[in-house]
Amino acid sequence: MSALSYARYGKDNVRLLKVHRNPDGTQDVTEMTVCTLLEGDIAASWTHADNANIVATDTQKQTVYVLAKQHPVNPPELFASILANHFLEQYSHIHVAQVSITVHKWSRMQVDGQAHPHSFLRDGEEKRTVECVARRSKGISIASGIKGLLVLKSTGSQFWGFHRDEYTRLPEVWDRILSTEVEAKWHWREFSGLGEVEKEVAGFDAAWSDAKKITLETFAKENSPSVQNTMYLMSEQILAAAPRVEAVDYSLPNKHYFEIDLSWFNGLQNTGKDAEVFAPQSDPNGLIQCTVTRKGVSPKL
Ligand SMILES: O=c1[nH]c(=O)c2[nH]c(=O)[nH]c2[nH]1
Repeated sequence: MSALSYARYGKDNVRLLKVHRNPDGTQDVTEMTVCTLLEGDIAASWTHADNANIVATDTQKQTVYVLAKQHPVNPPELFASILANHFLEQYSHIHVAQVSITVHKWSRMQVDGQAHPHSFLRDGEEKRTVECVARRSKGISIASGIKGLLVLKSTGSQFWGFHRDEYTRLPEVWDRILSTEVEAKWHWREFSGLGEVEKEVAGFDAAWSDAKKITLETFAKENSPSVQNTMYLMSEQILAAAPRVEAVDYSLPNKHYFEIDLSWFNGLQNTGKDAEVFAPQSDPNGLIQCTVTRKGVSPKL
C-alpha cells in the first residue's frame, strides 16, 4: 500500500511590474517574480482524481495580479504576507500558504545631472528576496534576503593555518583575490498575523539596506582570514542591527582566481608578489555556508 505523505502546489514565475504614479508627476516601478504554493485539504486531487478543492494555479496567478493592483507591493515582505494571508482567508481548506518573491532591480536614471522622473536602468543583478509562510492559527514566518550580489577584492584576503595531510596541495597564502556572489537570508521572529507585519514595514526596508551595507563594508574592510570568518562577522552585525531578526544565513561560493606561472616565458615573473595576470575559474568552486542565530533562539524556516 502507498500513501500520499506530502503535497503542495501553486504557480511559479509569476512576473509583474507595478507602476506607481506620484502626485508630483514622478513615477516609481517595481518588478518582481512571485511563487505561490498551497497546502491543506487537497489530497483527493492526487489520490482520487477529485479536483473540487483545487484552487487552480491559474487562479493563484490571477490573484497575484489582482492583489498587486489593490495593495502596495512594497516592501515585498508586506505584499508576500498580504498574498499568503489572502489564500488562508479566502479558502478555509487551505492551511498553509507559501509566497516567495524575487525583486528585480530598477534604479532611477540620472539624466543631465538630475534624477529622471520615469526612466530606470538595471545597474546590478542583485535581487531582494522574501520567503513568507502563513500557517492557519499559527502566524506568519518571513525570511528576507539578498542574492546575486557579485563582489571581488584584489587584495586584503588570506588563507593559511588550515589542516594539512597527504591529500593537501594548496599552499598557504597571505595575499589573494577574494570573490563571491553573496546569498544571505535573515529570518524574522514569527509574526502573529498581518497586522503585526504591517507594523514592521519600515524595519523590512531598514534591514535590507543595513544587510547590504554590512555585507559590502565588511567584505571591503576586513583583512579576511577565510570566507568562513568574514561571513560570521557579517551575520553578527546584521543581528545587532535588526533586533527582530533571529537568525542569519549566508551562502558564499568562493570564486577562485588562480595565479598563472609564466616563468616558462623568458623567466617572466607572475606569481606571489609579482602576480598580475590571473585565470578566473568557473568551476569547481568552494561553497561556504552558515547560520548564525541570536542566543537562545532556533530558526523557524
Ligand atoms: O576562505 C577559504 N575557506 C576555505 O575553506 C578554503 N578552502 C580552500 O581551498 N580555499 C579556501 N578559502
